[in-house]
Amino acid sequence: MRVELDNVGKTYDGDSWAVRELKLDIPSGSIFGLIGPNGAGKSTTLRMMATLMEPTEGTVELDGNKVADAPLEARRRIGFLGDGNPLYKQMTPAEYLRMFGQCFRMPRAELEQAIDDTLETFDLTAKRDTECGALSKGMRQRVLIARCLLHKPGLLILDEPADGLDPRGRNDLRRTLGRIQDMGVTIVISSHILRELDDLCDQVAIIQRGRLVVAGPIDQIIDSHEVSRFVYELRMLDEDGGAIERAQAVLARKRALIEETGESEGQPFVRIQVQGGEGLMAEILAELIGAGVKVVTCSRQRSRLEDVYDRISENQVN
Ligand SMILES: Nc1ncnc2c1ncn2[C@@H]1O[C@H](COP(=O)(O)OP(=O)(O)OP(=O)(O)O)[C@@H](O)[C@H]1O
Repeated sequence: MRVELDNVGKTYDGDSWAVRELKLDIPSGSIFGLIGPNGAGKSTTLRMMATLMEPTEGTVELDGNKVADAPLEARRRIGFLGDGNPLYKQMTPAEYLRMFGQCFRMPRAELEQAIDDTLETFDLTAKRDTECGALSKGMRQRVLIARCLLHKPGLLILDEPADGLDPRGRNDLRRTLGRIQDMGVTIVISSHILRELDDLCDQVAIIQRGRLVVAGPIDQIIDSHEVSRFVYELRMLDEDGGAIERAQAVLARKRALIEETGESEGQPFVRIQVQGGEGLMAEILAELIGAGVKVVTCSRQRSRLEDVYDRISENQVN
């Protein structure tokens, strides 16, 4: 399901805006991350997307249909998990799913089949009759997500699903989201921690103070903000113990900023920032070799989304 937000805004008090002029185009079948600090407007945006809250201005469209025209119909095609969802500890996963299926008024036979299928999809069949209170955190989260998919929605919205998960729980979540994506469901997730999302999502949007800062595929965002910043890591042989010093002397003459020097797997390395593109890097390499520095590898280091976020935020402040 494709999701489009056109100039969406929300004010709770008629004075300040929680979200303003938000334009998003979320492709069908993608895993889309909404990133921003606390209070940026993520939950407000997700609730409007899920038809749980009406925008003060602008429109939300699902597959080209305005949700405001038929919100209940749209809601049937959406699975939504807000933050801080409780699981009833005494209920088993099967009972919990049955309760939600009944809320969606699924016919009994269809519901029982959906429960079996869903437990199977989420590797919970062996735990179907175990009380939720006795499940691991990762499993409990799988039950919560599973109940959002019982009625086979085309869009799954998860508010801060990685919050509080340990690395194992995060791996679990990544696998779960991958399976849901394979089912053709579009997934929108939020987080205030960038690192939580950059390896889970195909595309992201960063919002601050209710406004969009940047959106798109992660690689494109990184590329578009990395035009004049090239970071390289040089590894070298160090037969006489003076390789780093010789390299530093050359780099000082060139426009190269040393970010870090050190040793990795028994070889010295230096990480440098070059303000001049690949031509300058080629010149530096030639000089290093001319000065007797035995460079064995020279690799370009791509920025992470986190670096871009830091840069964008600084620019905004400046
Ligand atoms: N029900 C509400 N009534 C009044 N103001 C609200 C309400 N919900 C959110 N806000 C305000 O709207 C702004 C955006 O809040 P929102 O919860 O959407 O942000 P968020 O990015 O999800 O933050 P967090 O990560 O802390 O949940 C904040 O200033 C918040 O105080």
